[in-house]
Formats: sequence, structure tokens, C-alpha cells
Amino acid sequence: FQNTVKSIQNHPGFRNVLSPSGLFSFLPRIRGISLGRSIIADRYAPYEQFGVDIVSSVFAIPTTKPHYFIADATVIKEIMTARIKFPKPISLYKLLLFFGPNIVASERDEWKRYRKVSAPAFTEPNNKLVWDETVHVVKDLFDNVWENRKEVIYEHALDITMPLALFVIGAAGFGRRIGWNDEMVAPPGHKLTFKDTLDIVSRGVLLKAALPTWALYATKRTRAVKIAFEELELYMMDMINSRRSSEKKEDRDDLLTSLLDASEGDFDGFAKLTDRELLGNIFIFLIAGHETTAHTLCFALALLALYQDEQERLYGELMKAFPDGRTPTYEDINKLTYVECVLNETLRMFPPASNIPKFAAEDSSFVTTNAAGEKVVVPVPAGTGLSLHVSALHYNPRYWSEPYAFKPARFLEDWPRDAFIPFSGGVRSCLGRRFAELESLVFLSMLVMQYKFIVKPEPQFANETFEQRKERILKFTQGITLTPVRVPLVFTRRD
Ligand code: HEM
Repeated sequence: FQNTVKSIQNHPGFRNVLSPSGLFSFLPRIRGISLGRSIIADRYAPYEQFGVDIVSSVFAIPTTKPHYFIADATVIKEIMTARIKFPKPISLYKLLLFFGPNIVASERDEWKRYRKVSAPAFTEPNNKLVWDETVHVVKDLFDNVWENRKEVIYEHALDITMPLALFVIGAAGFGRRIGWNDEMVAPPGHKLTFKDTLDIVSRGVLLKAALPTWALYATKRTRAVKIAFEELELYMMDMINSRRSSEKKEDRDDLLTSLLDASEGDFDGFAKLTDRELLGNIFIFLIAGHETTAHTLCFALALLALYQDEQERLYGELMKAFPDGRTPTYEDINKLTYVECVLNETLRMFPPASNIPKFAAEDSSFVTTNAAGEKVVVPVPAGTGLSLHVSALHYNPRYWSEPYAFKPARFLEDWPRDAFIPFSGGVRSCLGRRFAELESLVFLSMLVMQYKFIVKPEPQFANETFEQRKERILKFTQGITLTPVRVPLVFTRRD
């Protein structure tokens, strides 16, 4: 412990007896004993406490390398751009390897191959497909689920955004179009619908990773998770087999086509994908493309419901751009500036991936600034763990004025590009960024143009202040991504 502290020249930060991961990860924060799990949720507070934008963490049991949490934009950029010097600690991504190796949980040549195979699926033709499929899914929701009723009530906005994101990734990624009213019962040969399967898998990933297979038989919940993982494998095999056996090779611009092509022949000199790699990557795209977007959209609805003036401003901007109220098309993308501001501000305040782990592959050092504005050199021994603390960066007052305020218009001004990394950055940045942005822009525009929404009035909360309501509605837990707890909303048709 003393040696580790010495190796980082006692750089300010947390000193504890027990490691915050592994065996002791369930412990709360106890000063000097354990860090607890909440430092990521604390946003900028730890940096304020230690007066510097890089904070260290050293613990005695088990003895390991030091760790830095980082909220300095320049240092984060340096790390994200030097992939070889600061790679991903892929052992932390083991929980994403259930079905096989994949693009998120890999490094070096393996990663390069998966990226090369997948990237062609995220170009212009797919962008348009994402747009059109999202329009289709939202129209289906309004016409066939909400049936154009004057008022619609939801106990949790995630019940809208989770299926929405699933249907869009299903259709635009894998050619699997599902209607909101389809699949009320499992299709022949399955125990669960595709929607329920992915829902249970998304929520159960951490549980599945934590428990050995035999323990999954223990309770109703763990059995459901086990069945859902088996079902997902069946569904993925169905997708592969039906696309492989279709007589007419469809000329589709989706992800499944790219992955299948790469599993059938050499791709640009890279070896073809094995079946396990194929499954691993399909799984990762379903997960990556589903929960992140769904949670973001849920937070966006929560914020717009709380800040009615912002919702009205957004409505006004949309009606100015589309006075006849028509649905925006892909060619209208440049008219959606304010929707983009709302989306960015949501991602700033609630980045689904609040922590991006890396480590130092060799000895190096960072230069940061302390609260007094002085330069501080931070030693980084090889093996040091690094947390790119996205939510701290996004609330760092050095870059963002009034970071706790919801102010989408800040993105109309000259904003600090390097201090905004919801999709990570550099070569390992999110491959689905445009996919997620387009889907979000379509959904938010169509919704706000047709419906006004408020937080559902409930008698037990009749006397709460705005601050209390904000706290209740914006409450989140930390799963694989930041998860909104409960966002009850009432939607009223505008005409
Ligand atoms: C709001 C929505 C989304 C957010 C905030 C987001 C965020 C991120 C972040 C932070 C990473 C880096 C993770 C890491 O280094 O461990 C990442 C990687 C990735 N994302 Fe997303 N993502 C979103 C949506 C999507 C969608 C819709 C897809 C696919 C359809 C997708 C596919 C991927 C892939 C394949 C990677 C791995 C890239 C690589 O390692 O080369 N994401 N995403």
C-alpha cells in the first residue's frame, strides 16, 4: 500500500483498506475502509473535495495498482486518442462475452477485425433506414397503441422507450420488423416473445455475470434470466438461418448483412467470423443499441416534462420548421437544431455510460490543473487503472456554467467539444452514435409535435416542491448503464 502511494507521489485522493470491486463491492462508503460504488454517481463532487481534476484511489486489500478518476478534458482526450498506450481493460468486459467474442469486449487485432466488419453498416444508406424505420415505429405507436386518444398515461416512460429502441434496432439493424401489437404471445418454438427476451436479458446481464449457472435455478427471477438467455440464442440463430436460407439475397443496408457477409468469406484480408463471433457481435449490437438509447430518451422525456418552458420552446421551434405539422424526413435533418440541443443536454446530464475504463500500458504522466489554477504533474505507473469519468466531466464547472441546470440552448453557443463525451471518443468511440442520434431526433420531434406531456399528478406528491419533484423524477440507478427509476407521464394530444 505504501509503495503504491509512493509510486503516485501521494497524489490527492481516496485511501482505503478494501478494494471497491470484487468481493467487497457491496460495501457502502466507509471513510478509510471502503470507497463504495457511488463515486461515479457523485459527478464532480470528489474533484471539488480534493481540489484537482484527477483524483487517485489506492487500497490495501487486495494490493493492486493505483487508480485514477479523471474529469480533465485534455487528459481524457489524450487517453482516448492513444489506444495502444491506454487500452481497454477487457477483463472488466467479461460479462459481455456470454455468446462469444465481440467488438466491445476486445482489443488490438481482434477488435480491428470486428470494427472493420461492422463499420460499413453505419454509413449513409443505413442512416436513412434508421430514420424511416423510426418514423414507422412511432406512427405505429400513435395509431395502433395510443389509437390517437386525447390522453394517454404511462407509469414509467421506459415502457415506451425500451420497446421503441428495440423495434428500431430490430428493424434497422437486423431486418426484424415488429409491431407494438405483434407478438403478444411467444411464437412457435419459443417460450418468450423477442421483446420480453431482450428486456429480461438487458435487465439480467449483471445477475447472469455474477452467478454460476447452477445458481440460476434458485429463484423465479434467476430462472427467468436463464430462460431469456437461452431464448435469445434461439432468436439470434433464427435471424441468421432465415437470412442465410432466403432464396433471394436481399440487398439490405443493415448490420446483419455486414456480419453475415463477414462470416461467409474473407473480408479485406481478415479471417471470416466464426459462428461464435457472429453470435457475440449480434448480441452486443442488440444490447448496445437498445438500452443506451432507451434510457437516454426516457431521461429526455423526464426533463421535458419537468421543464415545461423548454418543451414549449421545442414545440415552437418545430412548428416554425414544419408549419403544416408534417413528419420530418431524413432530408429535413438540418431543421432539427433545437431537438439536437435537447438530446445533447440530456446526454450531458445523464450519460448512459458514466464511466469508461482504460489502463496505462506503460509508465507515463498527465498534466492537470488544481483549484488554484496551478499545473500539477500526475505520475502514471504502468498498470494504473483509469476511469474516464464522463458524468464528472459533464458537470465540471471549468467547462460548463451552471452544470446542474437543464439548458439545451447552451448547445446553440460555442460549447466545449472536448468536455462532451457521451459516446466516448477517438478510434474506440461509439459506432452507433449516428444511429442513436437519428432515432432520438425522429422520436422526440414526432412526439413533441403531436403531444404535450407532464409529470403524472399523484395525490401522495401533491405538496412537493419543484426541487423535490425533480429529484424524484430524475432519480437513477447504476446498472450496465444509468437507469431512470420511475418517470410517470401524462400525454395529451395537441389538437
Ligand atoms: C444514446 C445512445 C448511445 C450511447 C450514449 C452510447 C455510448 C457508447 C460508449 C460510451 C461507447 C464506448 C464504450 C467503451 O469504451 O467501453 C460505445 C461503444 C459502442 N457502441 Fe454505443 N452508445 C449508444 C448507442 C449505440 C447504438 C444505437 C449502437 C448500435 C446500433 C451502438 C454500438 C456501439 C458499439 C458497437 C460500440 C463499440 C465500439 C468499439 O469498441 O469500437 N451504440 N457506445
